[in-house]
Amino acid sequence: MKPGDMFTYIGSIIASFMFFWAMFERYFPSQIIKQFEKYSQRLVTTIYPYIQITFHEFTGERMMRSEAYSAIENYLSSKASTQAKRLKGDIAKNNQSLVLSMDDHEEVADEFNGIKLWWASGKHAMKSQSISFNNMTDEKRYYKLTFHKYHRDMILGTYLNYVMKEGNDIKVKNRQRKLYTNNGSYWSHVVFQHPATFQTLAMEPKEKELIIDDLITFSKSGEFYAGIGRAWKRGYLLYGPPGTGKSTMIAAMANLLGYDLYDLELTNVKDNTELRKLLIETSSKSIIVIEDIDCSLDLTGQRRKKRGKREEEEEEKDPRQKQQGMEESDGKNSKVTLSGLLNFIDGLWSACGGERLIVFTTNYVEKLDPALVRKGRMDKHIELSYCGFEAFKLLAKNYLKIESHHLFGTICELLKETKITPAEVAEHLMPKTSSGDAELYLKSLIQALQLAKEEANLKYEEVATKSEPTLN
Ligand SMILES: Nc1ncnc2c1ncn2[C@@H]1O[C@H](COP(=O)(O)OP(=O)(O)OP(=O)(O)O)[C@@H](O)[C@H]1O
Ligand SMILES: [Mg+2]
Repeated sequence: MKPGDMFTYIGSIIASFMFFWAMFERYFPSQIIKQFEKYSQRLVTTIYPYIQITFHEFTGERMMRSEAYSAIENYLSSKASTQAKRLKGDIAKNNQSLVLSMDDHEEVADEFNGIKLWWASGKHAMKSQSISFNNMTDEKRYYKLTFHKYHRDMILGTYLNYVMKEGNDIKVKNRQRKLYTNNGSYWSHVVFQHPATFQTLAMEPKEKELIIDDLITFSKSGEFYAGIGRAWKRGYLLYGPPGTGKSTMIAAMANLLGYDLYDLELTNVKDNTELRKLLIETSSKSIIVIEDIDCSLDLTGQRRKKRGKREEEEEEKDPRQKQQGMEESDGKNSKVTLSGLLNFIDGLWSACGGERLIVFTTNYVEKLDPALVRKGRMDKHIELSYCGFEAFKLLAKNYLKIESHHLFGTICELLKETKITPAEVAEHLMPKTSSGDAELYLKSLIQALQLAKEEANLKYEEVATKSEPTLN
Protein backbone atom coordinates (compact mmCIF):
# COMPACT_ATOMS: atom_id res chain seq x y z
CA MET A 1 0.00 0.00 0.00
CA LYS A 2 1.23 3.50 -0.91
CA PRO A 3 1.91 5.67 2.16
CA GLY A 4 -0.57 8.24 0.81
CA ASP A 5 -3.35 5.62 0.79
CA MET A 6 -2.29 4.49 4.22
CA PHE A 7 -2.70 8.08 5.43
CA THR A 8 -6.24 8.23 4.06
CA TYR A 9 -7.10 4.96 5.72
CA ILE A 10 -5.71 5.99 9.08
CA GLY A 11 -7.29 9.44 8.63
CA SER A 12 -10.76 7.96 8.29
CA ILE A 13 -10.24 5.89 11.43
CA ILE A 14 -9.07 8.97 13.29
CA ALA A 15 -12.05 11.00 12.01
CA SER A 16 -14.50 8.48 13.37
CA PHE A 17 -12.78 8.71 16.73
CA MET A 18 -13.06 12.49 16.74
CA PHE A 19 -16.60 12.42 17.84
CA PHE A 20 -15.90 10.04 20.71
CA TRP A 21 -12.85 12.09 21.59
CA ALA A 22 -14.90 15.23 22.10
CA MET A 23 -17.14 13.31 24.48
CA PHE A 24 -14.15 11.76 26.17
CA GLU A 25 -12.43 15.14 26.78
CA ARG A 26 -15.56 16.55 28.28
CA TYR A 27 -16.08 13.83 30.91
CA PHE A 28 -12.52 12.63 31.84
CA PRO A 29 -9.73 14.43 33.80
CA SER A 30 -6.73 15.84 31.85
CA GLN A 31 -4.26 13.31 33.39
CA ILE A 32 -6.09 10.43 31.80
CA ILE A 33 -6.40 12.31 28.50
CA LYS A 34 -2.57 12.87 28.34
CA GLN A 35 -1.90 9.18 28.95
CA PHE A 36 -4.39 8.29 26.27
CA GLU A 37 -2.68 10.65 23.77
CA LYS A 38 0.72 9.08 24.45
CA TYR A 39 -0.49 5.55 23.88
CA SER A 40 -2.53 6.37 20.82
CA GLN A 41 0.61 7.99 19.27
CA ARG A 42 2.55 4.77 19.94
CA LEU A 43 -0.23 2.73 18.45
CA VAL A 44 -0.21 4.74 15.22
CA THR A 45 3.61 4.38 14.97
CA THR A 46 3.29 0.61 15.39
CA ILE A 47 0.53 0.26 12.80
CA TYR A 48 2.14 2.67 10.30
CA PRO A 49 5.14 0.75 8.90
CA TYR A 50 6.85 3.67 7.15
CA ILE A 51 9.75 5.86 8.19
CA GLN A 52 9.94 9.50 7.23
CA ILE A 53 13.00 11.72 7.06
CA THR A 54 12.75 15.45 6.57
CA PHE A 55 15.50 17.50 4.96
CA HIS A 56 15.09 21.23 5.61
CA GLU A 57 16.36 23.85 3.18
CA PHE A 58 17.97 26.00 5.86
CA THR A 59 19.76 24.52 8.83
CA GLY A 60 21.92 25.49 11.78
CA GLU A 61 21.89 28.56 13.94
CA ARG A 62 22.87 30.80 11.07
CA MET A 63 20.25 29.24 8.83
CA MET A 64 22.69 28.32 6.06
CA ARG A 65 21.31 26.59 2.97
CA SER A 66 21.68 22.89 3.55
CA GLU A 67 23.97 21.03 1.14
CA ALA A 68 21.88 17.91 1.55
CA TYR A 69 18.77 19.84 0.49
CA SER A 70 20.40 21.20 -2.67
CA ALA A 71 21.87 17.79 -3.55
CA ILE A 72 18.37 16.25 -3.19
CA GLU A 73 16.90 19.08 -5.27
CA ASN A 74 19.37 18.28 -8.08
CA TYR A 75 18.86 14.54 -7.71
CA LEU A 76 15.09 14.89 -7.96
CA SER A 77 15.19 17.25 -10.95
CA SER A 78 15.26 14.41 -13.51
CA LYS A 79 12.51 12.47 -11.69
CA ALA A 80 10.42 15.62 -11.33
CA SER A 81 10.56 16.35 -15.06
CA THR A 82 9.01 12.95 -15.84
CA GLN A 83 6.65 12.51 -12.88
CA ALA A 84 5.59 15.78 -11.26
CA LYS A 85 2.60 17.71 -12.56
CA ARG A 86 3.80 21.05 -11.25
CA LEU A 87 7.41 22.04 -11.84
CA LYS A 88 9.61 25.04 -11.11
CA GLY A 89 12.05 26.24 -13.77
CA ASP A 90 15.23 28.25 -13.40
CA ILE A 91 18.33 29.04 -15.44
CA ALA A 92 21.41 27.10 -14.32
CA LYS A 93 24.51 28.94 -13.19
CA ASN A 94 26.21 28.21 -16.51
CA ASN A 95 23.50 30.37 -18.13
CA GLN A 96 23.01 27.74 -20.78
CA SER A 97 20.46 25.28 -19.57
CA LEU A 98 17.08 25.38 -17.90
CA VAL A 99 16.93 23.45 -14.65
CA LEU A 100 13.59 22.00 -13.58
CA SER A 101 12.68 21.00 -10.05
CA MET A 102 9.44 19.89 -8.42
CA ASP A 103 7.13 22.58 -7.12
CA ASP A 104 5.93 22.70 -3.50
CA HIS A 105 3.58 19.94 -2.34
CA GLU A 106 4.46 17.57 -5.16
CA GLU A 107 5.38 13.91 -4.80
CA VAL A 108 7.62 11.67 -6.92
CA ALA A 109 8.44 8.00 -6.57
CA ASP A 110 11.90 6.50 -6.76
CA GLU A 111 13.24 2.97 -6.89
CA PHE A 112 16.56 1.74 -5.56
CA ASN A 113 17.68 -1.91 -5.76
CA GLY A 114 14.04 -2.88 -6.18
CA ILE A 115 12.92 -0.85 -3.13
CA LYS A 116 10.21 1.76 -3.62
CA LEU A 117 10.50 5.15 -1.97
CA TRP A 118 8.62 8.42 -2.11
CA TRP A 119 9.89 11.96 -2.07
CA ALA A 120 7.54 14.84 -1.28
CA SER A 121 8.27 18.55 -1.30
CA GLY A 122 6.59 20.92 1.12
CA LYS A 123 6.85 24.24 2.88
CA HIS A 124 5.85 25.78 6.19
CA ALA A 125 5.11 29.42 6.64
CA MET A 126 7.51 30.72 9.30
CA LYS A 127 6.39 33.14 11.97
CA SER A 128 8.98 35.86 11.44
CA GLN A 129 10.51 37.24 14.66
CA SER A 130 12.08 40.22 12.95
CA ILE A 131 11.18 42.46 10.06
CA SER A 132 12.26 40.72 6.92
CA PHE A 133 13.16 42.44 3.66
CA ASN A 134 13.28 39.17 1.86
CA ASN A 135 10.01 37.33 1.35
CA MET A 136 11.81 34.04 0.77
CA THR A 137 12.93 33.78 4.38
CA ASP A 138 9.29 33.57 5.48
CA GLU A 139 8.94 30.16 3.91
CA LYS A 140 10.63 27.04 5.14
CA ARG A 141 10.95 24.44 2.43
CA TYR A 142 11.76 20.80 2.94
CA TYR A 143 11.88 17.41 1.25
CA LYS A 144 10.35 14.43 2.99
CA LEU A 145 11.51 10.91 2.20
CA THR A 146 9.17 8.02 3.04
CA PHE A 147 10.13 4.34 2.92
CA HIS A 148 9.23 1.05 4.58
CA LYS A 149 10.96 0.48 7.92
CA TYR A 150 12.07 -2.94 6.70
CA HIS A 151 14.67 -1.21 4.44
CA ARG A 152 15.94 1.16 7.07
CA ASP A 153 19.65 0.20 6.92
CA MET A 154 19.86 0.15 3.15
CA ILE A 155 18.14 3.55 2.75
CA LEU A 156 19.97 5.33 5.56
CA GLY A 157 23.31 4.05 4.30
CA THR A 158 23.68 3.19 0.66
CA TYR A 159 20.69 5.01 -0.83
CA LEU A 160 21.22 8.39 0.83
CA ASN A 161 24.93 8.32 -0.05
CA TYR A 162 23.95 7.56 -3.61
CA VAL A 163 21.47 10.47 -3.70
CA MET A 164 24.10 12.88 -2.34
CA LYS A 165 26.69 11.77 -4.88
CA GLU A 166 24.34 11.90 -7.86
CA GLY A 167 22.97 15.28 -6.75
CA ASN A 168 26.46 16.75 -6.38
CA ASP A 169 27.49 15.39 -9.79
CA ILE A 170 24.50 17.13 -11.39
CA LYS A 171 25.45 20.33 -9.58
CA VAL A 172 28.98 20.13 -10.99
CA LYS A 173 27.57 19.59 -14.50
CA ASN A 174 25.33 22.65 -14.21
CA ARG A 175 27.94 24.96 -12.73
CA GLN A 176 29.63 27.72 -14.67
CA ARG A 177 32.89 26.29 -15.91
CA LYS A 178 36.18 28.16 -16.11
CA LEU A 179 39.13 28.42 -18.42
CA TYR A 180 42.30 29.15 -16.48
CA THR A 181 45.50 30.49 -18.01
CA ASN A 182 48.79 31.04 -16.21
CA ASN A 183 50.50 34.36 -16.08
CA GLY A 184 53.79 33.55 -14.44
CA SER A 185 52.98 31.64 -11.31
CA TYR A 186 49.35 32.78 -11.08
CA TRP A 187 46.22 31.43 -12.64
CA SER A 188 43.63 33.85 -13.96
CA HIS A 189 40.32 32.69 -15.36
CA VAL A 190 37.45 33.53 -17.67
CA VAL A 191 34.13 31.75 -18.12
CA PHE A 192 34.60 28.73 -20.36
CA GLN A 193 31.97 28.66 -23.08
CA HIS A 194 33.27 26.74 -26.08
CA PRO A 195 30.61 25.30 -28.38
CA ALA A 196 32.68 22.27 -29.51
CA THR A 197 31.17 18.87 -28.79
CA PHE A 198 31.98 15.34 -29.89
CA GLN A 199 28.90 15.49 -32.12
CA THR A 200 30.45 18.31 -34.14
CA LEU A 201 33.97 16.89 -34.14
CA ALA A 202 34.77 15.35 -37.50
CA MET A 203 36.66 12.07 -37.24
CA GLU A 204 36.17 8.35 -37.75
CA PRO A 205 32.95 7.48 -35.86
CA LYS A 206 34.30 4.27 -34.32
CA GLU A 207 37.40 5.97 -33.00
CA LYS A 208 35.28 8.79 -31.65
CA GLU A 209 33.05 6.28 -29.81
CA LEU A 210 36.12 4.68 -28.21
CA ILE A 211 37.39 8.04 -26.97
CA ILE A 212 33.98 9.01 -25.53
CA ASP A 213 33.75 5.61 -23.79
CA ASP A 214 37.22 6.01 -22.37
CA LEU A 215 36.44 9.47 -20.98
CA ILE A 216 33.13 8.44 -19.43
CA THR A 217 34.64 5.31 -17.90
CA PHE A 218 37.41 7.44 -16.40
CA SER A 219 34.97 9.95 -14.91
CA LYS A 220 33.04 7.14 -13.21
CA SER A 221 36.04 5.22 -11.90
CA GLY A 222 36.84 7.08 -8.68
CA GLU A 223 36.28 4.00 -6.53
CA PHE A 224 38.26 1.80 -8.90
CA TYR A 225 41.31 4.08 -8.78
CA ALA A 226 41.06 4.27 -4.98
CA GLY A 227 40.79 0.47 -4.83
CA ILE A 228 43.98 -0.14 -6.81
CA GLY A 229 45.85 2.64 -5.00
CA ARG A 230 46.42 4.88 -7.99
CA ALA A 231 45.86 8.60 -8.39
CA TRP A 232 42.59 9.30 -10.22
CA LYS A 233 44.11 10.86 -13.32
CA ARG A 234 44.60 10.00 -16.96
CA GLY A 235 47.04 11.28 -19.54
CA TYR A 236 46.21 11.85 -23.19
CA LEU A 237 48.59 12.72 -25.97
CA LEU A 238 46.88 14.25 -28.99
CA TYR A 239 49.03 14.45 -32.06
CA GLY A 240 48.58 15.33 -35.70
CA PRO A 241 49.15 18.10 -38.24
CA PRO A 242 47.88 21.65 -37.60
CA GLY A 243 44.15 22.07 -38.15
CA THR A 244 43.11 18.48 -37.50
CA GLY A 245 41.08 19.29 -34.38
CA LYS A 246 43.36 18.75 -31.37
CA SER A 247 42.33 21.92 -29.55
CA THR A 248 38.73 21.38 -30.64
CA MET A 249 38.80 17.90 -29.12
CA ILE A 250 40.05 19.24 -25.78
CA ALA A 251 37.11 21.67 -25.66
CA ALA A 252 34.76 18.80 -26.54
CA MET A 253 36.27 16.70 -23.71
CA ALA A 254 35.69 19.52 -21.20
CA ASN A 255 32.11 19.91 -22.41
CA LEU A 256 31.42 16.19 -22.28
CA LEU A 257 32.64 15.76 -18.70
CA GLY A 258 31.75 19.21 -17.39
CA TYR A 259 35.37 19.85 -16.33
CA ASP A 260 37.28 23.11 -15.96
CA LEU A 261 40.23 23.74 -18.26
CA TYR A 262 43.73 24.77 -17.18
CA ASP A 263 45.68 25.91 -20.23
CA LEU A 264 49.27 25.73 -18.98
CA GLU A 265 51.75 27.84 -20.96
CA LEU A 266 55.06 26.29 -19.96
CA THR A 267 57.15 29.04 -21.49
CA ASN A 268 55.65 31.41 -18.91
CA VAL A 269 56.73 29.19 -16.03
CA LYS A 270 60.07 30.16 -14.51
CA ASP A 271 61.17 26.84 -13.05
CA ASN A 272 60.07 23.51 -11.60
CA THR A 273 59.10 25.07 -8.28
CA GLU A 274 56.75 27.47 -10.01
CA LEU A 275 55.36 24.58 -12.06
CA ARG A 276 54.62 22.61 -8.89
CA LYS A 277 52.92 25.60 -7.28
CA LEU A 278 50.67 26.08 -10.31
CA LEU A 279 49.73 22.44 -10.47
CA ILE A 280 48.92 22.12 -6.80
CA GLU A 281 46.47 24.98 -7.25
CA THR A 282 44.46 23.18 -9.91
CA SER A 283 41.13 21.80 -8.76
CA SER A 284 39.68 18.35 -9.31
CA LYS A 285 37.31 17.72 -12.23
CA SER A 286 39.62 19.53 -14.56
CA ILE A 287 41.72 19.09 -17.68
CA ILE A 288 45.29 20.37 -17.57
CA VAL A 289 46.40 21.16 -21.09
CA ILE A 290 49.90 21.73 -22.41
CA GLU A 291 49.62 22.61 -26.08
CA ASP A 292 52.49 22.11 -28.51
CA ILE A 293 54.60 20.35 -25.93
CA ASP A 294 57.46 20.10 -28.44
CA CYS A 295 57.70 23.90 -28.64
CA SER A 296 57.28 24.50 -24.91
CA LEU A 297 60.29 22.63 -23.69
CA ASP A 298 63.53 21.14 -24.88
CA LEU A 299 61.97 17.72 -24.95
CA THR A 300 62.75 16.55 -28.43
CA GLY A 301 65.78 14.53 -29.39
CA GLN A 302 65.94 16.55 -32.62
CA ARG A 303 66.18 19.83 -30.80
CA ARG A 304 69.03 18.60 -28.71
CA LYS A 305 70.87 17.62 -31.87
CA LYS A 306 70.08 20.97 -33.43
CA ARG A 307 72.06 22.82 -30.78
CA GLY A 308 75.24 24.14 -32.36
CA LYS A 309 78.51 22.30 -32.29
CA ARG A 310 80.20 25.25 -30.61
CA GLU A 311 77.72 25.12 -27.77
CA GLU A 312 78.48 21.45 -27.24
CA GLU A 313 82.22 22.06 -27.23
CA GLU A 314 81.78 24.78 -24.64
CA GLU A 315 79.60 22.50 -22.58
CA GLU A 316 82.32 19.87 -22.58
CA LYS A 317 84.71 22.43 -21.10
CA ASP A 318 82.21 23.46 -18.41
CA PRO A 319 79.67 20.77 -17.36
CA ARG A 320 77.60 23.29 -15.37
CA GLN A 321 76.85 25.02 -18.64
CA LYS A 322 75.61 21.71 -20.04
CA GLN A 323 73.18 21.28 -17.19
CA GLN A 324 71.84 24.77 -17.84
CA GLY A 325 71.61 24.09 -21.57
CA MET A 326 69.54 20.97 -20.94
CA GLU A 327 67.15 22.87 -18.75
CA GLU A 328 66.62 25.88 -20.93
CA SER A 329 64.44 25.64 -23.96
CA ASP A 330 65.49 27.13 -27.28
CA GLY A 331 65.89 30.80 -26.64
CA LYS A 332 63.24 30.83 -23.89
CA ASN A 333 63.78 31.69 -20.27
CA SER A 334 61.84 28.78 -18.79
CA LYS A 335 63.94 26.45 -16.68
CA VAL A 336 61.25 23.81 -16.44
CA THR A 337 62.94 20.49 -17.11
CA LEU A 338 61.77 17.22 -18.53
CA SER A 339 62.21 15.58 -15.13
CA GLY A 340 60.15 18.40 -13.58
CA LEU A 341 57.42 17.69 -16.04
CA LEU A 342 57.56 13.94 -15.46
CA ASN A 343 57.26 14.54 -11.74
CA PHE A 344 54.17 16.52 -12.58
CA ILE A 345 52.68 13.56 -14.39
CA ASP A 346 53.70 10.83 -11.95
CA GLY A 347 54.41 12.69 -8.75
CA LEU A 348 52.69 12.76 -5.42
CA TRP A 349 50.93 16.06 -6.03
CA SER A 350 48.87 14.48 -8.80
CA ALA A 351 46.95 12.47 -6.21
CA CYS A 352 45.65 15.67 -4.56
CA GLY A 353 42.02 16.23 -5.36
CA GLY A 354 41.84 13.60 -8.08
CA GLU A 355 39.76 13.41 -11.22
CA ARG A 356 42.13 15.18 -13.54
CA LEU A 357 42.96 14.69 -17.17
CA ILE A 358 46.36 15.76 -18.43
CA VAL A 359 46.43 16.46 -22.14
CA PHE A 360 49.50 17.20 -24.26
CA THR A 361 49.28 18.17 -27.89
CA THR A 362 51.96 18.13 -30.53
CA ASN A 363 52.36 18.30 -34.29
CA TYR A 364 55.48 16.14 -34.15
CA VAL A 365 55.00 13.07 -31.98
CA GLU A 366 58.08 11.38 -33.43
CA LYS A 367 60.30 14.14 -32.08
CA LEU A 368 59.19 13.82 -28.45
CA ASP A 369 61.46 12.31 -25.86
CA PRO A 370 60.56 8.61 -25.47
CA ALA A 371 60.40 9.07 -21.69
CA LEU A 372 57.47 11.42 -22.15
CA VAL A 373 55.43 9.31 -24.51
CA ARG A 374 56.08 5.86 -23.12
CA LYS A 375 52.97 3.86 -22.26
CA GLY A 376 51.81 4.22 -18.71
CA ARG A 377 52.85 7.84 -18.60
CA MET A 378 50.48 9.04 -21.26
CA ASP A 379 47.67 6.50 -21.01
CA LYS A 380 46.17 7.15 -24.40
CA HIS A 381 47.71 8.33 -27.66
CA ILE A 382 45.20 9.78 -30.09
CA GLU A 383 46.12 10.62 -33.64
CA LEU A 384 44.09 13.33 -35.32
CA SER A 385 44.67 13.08 -38.98
CA TYR A 386 43.71 14.43 -42.39
CA CYS A 387 40.08 14.52 -43.39
CA GLY A 388 38.57 11.20 -44.47
CA PHE A 389 35.19 10.73 -46.13
CA GLU A 390 33.33 10.00 -42.87
CA ALA A 391 34.75 13.15 -41.30
CA PHE A 392 33.82 15.13 -44.43
CA LYS A 393 30.22 13.85 -44.28
CA LEU A 394 29.90 15.08 -40.71
CA LEU A 395 31.27 18.50 -41.65
CA ALA A 396 28.85 18.69 -44.63
CA LYS A 397 25.99 17.77 -42.30
CA ASN A 398 27.00 20.40 -39.74
CA TYR A 399 27.93 23.20 -42.12
CA LEU A 400 25.60 22.67 -45.10
CA LYS A 401 22.84 20.60 -43.46
CA ILE A 402 23.08 17.92 -46.15
CA GLU A 403 23.62 14.20 -45.73
CA SER A 404 24.05 13.26 -49.40
CA HIS A 405 24.77 14.97 -52.71
CA HIS A 406 25.69 13.82 -56.20
CA LEU A 407 29.16 15.43 -55.74
CA PHE A 408 29.93 13.31 -52.67
CA GLY A 409 31.31 10.47 -54.85
CA THR A 410 33.90 12.76 -56.50
CA ILE A 411 34.88 14.19 -53.11
CA CYS A 412 35.24 10.69 -51.64
CA GLU A 413 37.68 9.71 -54.41
CA LEU A 414 39.69 12.93 -54.12
CA LEU A 415 39.94 12.61 -50.32
CA LYS A 416 41.57 9.21 -50.77
CA GLU A 417 44.31 10.77 -52.89
CA THR A 418 44.96 14.05 -51.07
CA LYS A 419 45.88 15.27 -47.64
CA ILE A 420 43.59 18.02 -46.53
CA THR A 421 42.85 18.95 -42.92
CA PRO A 422 39.32 19.17 -41.48
CA ALA A 423 40.06 22.86 -40.83
CA GLU A 424 40.60 23.46 -44.58
CA VAL A 425 37.50 21.47 -45.52
CA ALA A 426 35.49 23.45 -42.97
CA GLU A 427 36.81 26.69 -44.49
CA HIS A 428 35.36 25.73 -47.90
CA LEU A 429 32.03 24.65 -46.46
CA MET A 430 31.55 27.75 -44.35
CA PRO A 431 28.53 29.63 -45.79
CA LYS A 432 29.69 32.91 -47.30
CA THR A 433 26.34 34.39 -48.26
CA SER A 434 22.91 34.02 -46.71
CA SER A 435 21.53 32.37 -49.87
CA GLY A 436 24.58 30.11 -50.34
CA ASP A 437 23.97 27.00 -52.40
CA ALA A 438 25.51 23.74 -51.08
CA GLU A 439 26.66 22.81 -54.59
CA LEU A 440 28.71 26.01 -54.82
CA TYR A 441 30.64 25.19 -51.65
CA LEU A 442 31.15 21.55 -52.62
CA LYS A 443 32.55 22.65 -56.00
CA SER A 444 34.94 25.04 -54.28
CA LEU A 445 36.11 22.14 -52.11
CA ILE A 446 36.58 19.91 -55.17
CA GLN A 447 38.74 22.61 -56.80
CA ALA A 448 40.89 22.85 -53.67
CA LEU A 449 41.23 19.06 -53.55
CA GLN A 450 42.26 18.90 -57.23
CA LEU A 451 44.83 21.63 -56.67
CA ALA A 452 46.22 19.84 -53.62
CA LYS A 453 46.41 16.63 -55.65
CA GLU A 454 48.33 18.33 -58.47
CA GLU A 455 50.74 19.95 -56.02
CA ALA A 456 51.36 16.62 -54.33
CA ASN A 457 52.07 14.98 -57.72
CA LEU A 458 54.50 17.76 -58.67
CA LYS A 459 56.36 17.39 -55.35
CA TYR A 460 56.53 13.64 -55.81
CA GLU A 461 58.00 14.06 -59.32
CA GLU A 462 60.56 16.59 -58.04
CA VAL A 463 61.72 14.24 -55.33
CA ALA A 464 61.86 11.35 -57.79
CA THR A 465 64.07 13.29 -60.27
CA LYS A 466 66.38 14.47 -57.46
CA SER A 467 66.92 10.98 -56.18
CA GLU A 468 67.58 9.50 -59.66
CA PRO A 469 71.24 8.47 -59.97
CA THR A 470 73.23 10.73 -62.38
CA LEU A 471 75.34 8.98 -64.97
CA ASN A 472 78.61 10.85 -65.40
N1 LIG B 1 38.12 17.30 -36.68
C1 LIG B 1 37.50 18.49 -36.78
N2 LIG B 1 36.16 18.55 -36.67
C2 LIG B 1 35.53 19.73 -36.75
N3 LIG B 1 36.15 20.89 -36.93
C3 LIG B 1 37.47 20.89 -37.04
C4 LIG B 1 38.22 19.69 -36.95
N4 LIG B 1 39.52 19.98 -37.09
C5 LIG B 1 39.58 21.29 -37.24
N5 LIG B 1 38.38 21.85 -37.22
C6 LIG B 1 38.08 23.29 -37.36
O1 LIG B 1 39.30 23.94 -37.64
C7 LIG B 1 39.64 24.89 -36.66
C8 LIG B 1 41.06 24.65 -36.19
O2 LIG B 1 41.13 23.43 -35.50
P1 LIG B 1 42.00 23.17 -34.17
O3 LIG B 1 42.42 24.47 -33.61
O4 LIG B 1 41.25 22.27 -33.29
O5 LIG B 1 43.24 22.44 -34.79
P2 LIG B 1 44.56 21.92 -34.05
O6 LIG B 1 44.73 20.49 -34.43
O7 LIG B 1 44.50 22.24 -32.62
O8 LIG B 1 45.69 22.75 -34.78
P3 LIG B 1 47.13 23.19 -34.21
O9 LIG B 1 48.01 22.00 -34.28
O10 LIG B 1 47.55 24.26 -35.15
O11 LIG B 1 46.93 23.69 -32.83
C9 LIG B 1 38.65 24.76 -35.56
O12 LIG B 1 38.14 26.00 -35.21
C10 LIG B 1 37.54 23.88 -36.08
O13 LIG B 1 36.44 24.66 -36.42
MG1 LIG C 1 45.59 23.54 -31.40
